[in-house]
Order: sequence, then structure tokens, then C-alpha cells
Amino acid sequence: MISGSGISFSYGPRNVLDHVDLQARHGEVLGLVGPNGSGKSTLLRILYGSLSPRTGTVMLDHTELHRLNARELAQTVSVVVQETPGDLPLLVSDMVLLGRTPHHPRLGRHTARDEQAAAEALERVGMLSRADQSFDRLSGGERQRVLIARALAQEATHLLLDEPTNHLDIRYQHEILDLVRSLARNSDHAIAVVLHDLNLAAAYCDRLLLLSQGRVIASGTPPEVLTPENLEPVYRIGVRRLELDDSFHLAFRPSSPA
Ligand SMILES: Nc1ncnc2c1ncn2[C@@H]1O[C@H](COP(=O)(O)OP(=O)(O)OP(=O)(O)O)[C@@H](O)[C@H]1O
Repeated sequence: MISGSGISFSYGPRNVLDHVDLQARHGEVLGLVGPNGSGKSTLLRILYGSLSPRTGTVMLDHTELHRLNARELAQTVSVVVQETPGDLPLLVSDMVLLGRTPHHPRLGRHTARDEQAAAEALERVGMLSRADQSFDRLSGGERQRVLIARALAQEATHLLLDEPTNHLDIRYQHEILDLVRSLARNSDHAIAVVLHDLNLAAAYCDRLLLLSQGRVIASGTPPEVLTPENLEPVYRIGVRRLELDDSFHLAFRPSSPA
């Protein structure tokens, strides 16, 4: 489980997170949603130890995050973030093999097991046929899929993703989120994912945390959180919820100018 309690954070004097509590349990996908600047990425960075909270603690299962060294952390948590590496002269297969680094002794060579894990991960994101291509010649969406493969090859049991569907076409938005959900369901991963698309969040997340200005506005299942009453004041846009047989769809309309 990834859990945060009482997490506050400021960049300089500016408070960006204010006593946030969250839990991403094994077997579940927790979605972090909220408008631009609400603190989602900052929260995610705190959950993988790239930023330290001003107050509060992050636990990975029964261990406080700050007690893990870099290798232990990388064996426990894999991360897919927006900052794609610049023009690295790496093949796609090499990029994915980087995910195996935490499993090696210092300066160890890749083993057959590493190669196999990398190939399996590329297969899962539909990129195995591109293994021998240069990473920096891929499209944004293809790069994203390779970075997800790198996280899969890492074989950590906790997974954090920041807008993983950015750059992806509709088919791969669904395929990647389906894959993320299957990692929770079938491999018992604990997963937290930042998503902007609330309909995708409703379809693929088990629980949601709705943030606004660094505070938790609502948390619970998608039907509990994604109500017009919660969303309209936070996004300042009209929201209609269309109930379908066993799900719902959110439709949005810009508010008329006052
Ligand atoms: N390095 C930084 N230095 C100062 N302020 C920052 C920094 N990074 C983010 N912020 C500010 O912190 C607030 C929260 O940013 P954050 O990126 O966590 O929001 P977000 O919800 O992920 O936004 P978005 O949906 O636009 O990606 C914003 O007001 C942002 O301007």
C-alpha cells in the first residue's frame, strides 16, 4: 500500500498541499484528479520521494519512504512521469533495460532474465517490434509506451504514473489504462495515477482523490467523487452526469460569462 497522511508542501512561501491524506491499496488503482495547478504532480513527486513533504509521512507498505535507500526505493516503486528524457542516443530495448538497474549489483551486466523482462514489457505495450529503433526517433505516444514498458520491466509492486495517457491516441489511452488496471487486479500492484480525463478516471480507477488548491475536496469511488456538486465549483464548468447501464458519462459545458 502507498499511504500518505497529513501531507503538506510549499514551494517557498506558497502552500501547494494542505494536509492531504491518501491510500492506494494493493489490487487497486487510485486516481488523482483536479484542475491545473491543484497539486497532483507535486503530490505524486512526494509519493516517490523526489520531494520531501513539509509535514506528514509517506508509507510504502509498512516502511516509511524516507527510510529506503535509492536502490530499495527503485525496487519498490516504479514511476512514469511526463519529463521524457531528452535526445538520448539509446535504443528502445536499452531504454527498457534501464528499468532493470535496481536488480543488479553495481555495474552488473544484463542477464538473460533482464532481456526477457524487457522483451515481455515491450510486448505488453505493443512496442516489441520497435526494440532495435532509436528511442529519440519515436513519436510522443510511442515514447510514452516505452517509458511504461521500462516501469513494467522494473517489476516493482508499487506504480506511480503522471498523466500516462498524454500523447496517446484513443486506442492506446484505453489499452494503457486497461494494462494499468490489470497490474492492480492480476498482479496486486498498488497504483496511483494522475489523470485529467475524468471519464477515463471513472472507467479505470477504483478510487479517486479530487484535489483543488492543494486540498482534498472529495475521496471515494468514482460515482461518489465525480458528481456535478463536487466538480462544478472545482472546475468552474457545467457538468452533467449521464447515467448508463452500469456506468456513467460526464458531459461538460462552459459556464456562460457573468
Ligand atoms: N518547481 C516549482 N516551483 C514553484 N512552484 C511550483 C513548482 N512546481 C509547481 N509549482 C506550483 O505548484 C502548484 C501545483 O503544481 P502541480 O504541478 O503539482 O499541479 P498539477 O495539479 O499537477 O497541475 P497540472 O494539472 O497543470 O499538471 C502550481 O500552482 C504550480 O505553479
